[in-house]
Amino acid sequence: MGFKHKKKYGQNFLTNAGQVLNRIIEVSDVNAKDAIVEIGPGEGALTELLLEHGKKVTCMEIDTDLEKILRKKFDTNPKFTLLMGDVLEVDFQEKIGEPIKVVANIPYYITSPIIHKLIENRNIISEIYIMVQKEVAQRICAKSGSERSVLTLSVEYYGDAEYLFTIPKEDFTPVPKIDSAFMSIKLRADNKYEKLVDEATFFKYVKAAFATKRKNILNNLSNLGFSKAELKEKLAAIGIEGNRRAESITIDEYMEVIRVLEAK
Ligand SMILES: C[S@@+](CC[C@H](N)C(=O)[O-])C[C@H]1O[C@@H](n2cnc3c(N)ncnc32)[C@H](O)[C@@H]1O
Repeated sequence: MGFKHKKKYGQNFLTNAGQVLNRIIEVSDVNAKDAIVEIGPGEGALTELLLEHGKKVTCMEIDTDLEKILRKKFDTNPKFTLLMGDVLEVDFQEKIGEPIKVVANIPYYITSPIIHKLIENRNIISEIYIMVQKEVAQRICAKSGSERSVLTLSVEYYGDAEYLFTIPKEDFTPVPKIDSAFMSIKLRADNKYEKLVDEATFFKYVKAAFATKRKNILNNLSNLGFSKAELKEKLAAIGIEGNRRAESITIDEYMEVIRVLEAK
């Protein structure tokens, strides 16, 4: 009997229709120098290619029913390590502890927690290549327009996100309701935004700016305790109209907004 897919673990496995697995290897530039982490190997369709092209592959899988299948396929390969358990509970520093690239078709029900966990471990992760829901990839990678959100900026603060390609839902088994996309996040080696504004201050302003979608930046930022007159004057000084919406403001402009508003 074949494997019974579990909805609760977001199990939609790639069938490699349209050669999607080869495209993943190609765009992620998986090569003999790469130590790779794969979150959610499933039955190992992508794992097989990662092992072929990479230096070593550490897989993290929660479903104990998949352990036997994965071990049977790959345990004799010295490049392969399997960590059974919840990826969100894994201590990357202790279990991995060396520079890695993440390449994975992740479980979508925990997309944001996974991205945040990977960003938290940016001292050992330089590049993240993941498959996510198409709409989520569009939001994270949006350079302008109404798709931009707190999520977009919370990734942009740490790295450059890029939408790589779309994968139709028919390329999975079972076939899900939505299409997917493969995207990358290249984490900033220079920490340029972290050096300008610390994390807590950045998120305080960005969350305030997006607090009420239909309100403009002047009204939203006034919730931080600034008078509208003061805001208008300080925003004008850096060439930002108070009637702009949060999603139209670039991260570099946020840096400027925060600089003038934090100045004593
Ligand atoms: C979308 S499937 C991808 C499977 C495989 N990589 C493929 O592309 O065919 C997601 C995988 O993540 C696993 N998974 C779900 N929740 C997890 C968690 N919290 N920690 C680790 N793995 C998890 C699922 O069991 C499943 O194998």
